[in-house]
Amino acid sequence: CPPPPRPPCPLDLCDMFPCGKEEVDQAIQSAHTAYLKWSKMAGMERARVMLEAARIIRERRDNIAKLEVINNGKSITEARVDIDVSWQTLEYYAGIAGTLAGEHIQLPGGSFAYTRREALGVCVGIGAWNYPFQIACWKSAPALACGNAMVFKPSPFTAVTAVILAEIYKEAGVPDGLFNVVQGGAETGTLLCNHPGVAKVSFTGSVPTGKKIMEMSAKTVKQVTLELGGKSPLIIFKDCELENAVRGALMANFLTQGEVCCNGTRVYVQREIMPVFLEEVVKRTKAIRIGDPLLENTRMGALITRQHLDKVLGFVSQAKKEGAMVLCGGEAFTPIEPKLKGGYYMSPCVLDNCTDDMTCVKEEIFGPVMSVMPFDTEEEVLKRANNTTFGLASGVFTRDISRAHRVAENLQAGTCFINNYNISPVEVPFGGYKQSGFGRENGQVTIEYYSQLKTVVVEMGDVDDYFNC
Ligand SMILES: NC(=O)c1ccc[n+]([C@@H]2O[C@H](COP(=O)([O-])OP(=O)(O)OC[C@H]3O[C@@H](n4cnc5c(N)ncnc54)[C@H](O)[C@@H]3O)[C@@H](O)[C@H]2O)c1
Ligand SMILES: C[N+](C)(C)CCCC=O
Repeated sequence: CPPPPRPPCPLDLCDMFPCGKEEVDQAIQSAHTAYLKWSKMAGMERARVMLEAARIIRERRDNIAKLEVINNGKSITEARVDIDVSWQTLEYYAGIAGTLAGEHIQLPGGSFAYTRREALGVCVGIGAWNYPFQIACWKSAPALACGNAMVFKPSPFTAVTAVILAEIYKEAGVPDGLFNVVQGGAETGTLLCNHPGVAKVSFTGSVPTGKKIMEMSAKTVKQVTLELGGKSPLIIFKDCELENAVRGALMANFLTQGEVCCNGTRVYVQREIMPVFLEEVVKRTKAIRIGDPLLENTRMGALITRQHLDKVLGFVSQAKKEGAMVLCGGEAFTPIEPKLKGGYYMSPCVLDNCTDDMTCVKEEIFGPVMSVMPFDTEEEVLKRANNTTFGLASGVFTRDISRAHRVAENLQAGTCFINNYNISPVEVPFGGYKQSGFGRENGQVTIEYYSQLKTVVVEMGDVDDYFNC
């Protein structure tokens, strides 16, 4: 039922109504019909359609990026990167679609077996609000390449751009219903995860919701991919190239207003370089241009909601109470432009004097707050870095090549960045260890998470007369 009418708000993009059982059933039914057709097409035929969708996204890049800014609040320069990554994802998996193949296994007497890589059926994608269009592409591109259909539910905070993607897929020639978008929050998500017609759920979001998704999916043994939260360590050794380490620390903390799952928010700096590191990092953080995210020179836009802004500011207050020192930022920010008043802006924050037991060091803040801590030895910092239930990403800055690879090997995380941070091209698998989830997105390996292997055994001789000897 549509909610009762309310006065229009100038900031609203549109009204979306949550889908109930009837709409969810329809979406899954029509996706199933489309899947029956799509999965029988040759990989090369699917690739052609996906390449056309990639072409359309590329052509409309600036418009989609602008919509994503209004959708999410991130800066236009970042949104353009997200859209570029999105069409690249479609191109990459289109390339793989035509190469999907099984194995031939020779058996005695001329018999043989072969394997077929087959689609799963209707897959559900459930997205978070920080990378709305990109998440929809990271999930749908490998799903469609393998011959599946997808019903995608974006976060209700960023409902718009997944619909644009659905329109583009349709325009590119996918069968009707192959990529359906359903709107809504937890209730709609629950209907999707409990639905017996769904073969797989790929989820991006918080750890608590991920656990619920897994529980619901268990009832009908659906396959699950979980891309969850993090509290990743970034380790900066005294032999690093300092300029790069400082830039890396900013990349690790302040993209998309700090609302990034893999952010390296626990910054461990070797004691000898702490003063010079802090001086540089604070200087650069203070210089970040906050404001209208549609302007070319803005580097930090608005957080997702008032409630989330208050939560992030609450983490800063708590950090101060627990003994951390605010070196810069951590306050609500009001841009000068009158039209931006009431926006959910805050100044990016660097916290010093942090210890491993503080709330700001243990919990995912999902905002522009960097916690900095000193360390002395490699052994010590590895132990501290791994002392978390999360395991999404990690980073190390050093000029010592042996140390870099040794640290990468010993960090318990799905990704380790050496001498950079938050670089994730589509060719490279992305996903978590520990409670940051399982399964992977991007890279060739993701094909395994959107397909199943059938073995066909072929007898070329006679069947043994085993029971009549
Ligand atoms: N690992 C990754 O790739 C990745 C990427 C982006 C965000 N994240 C994580 O996402 C979190 C922030 O996103 P969020 O606030 O949207 O997360 P969230 O868990 O609140 O919501 C994520 C999605 O799940 C839906 N949902 C909520 N309850 C549900 C339920 N009971 N059943 C089914 N669906 C339900 C929401 O409507 C939304 O679409 C952070 O923890 C962040 O680290 C992870
Ligand atoms: C593209 N990044 C920056 C690696 C973010 C991936 C998605 C996590 O929130």
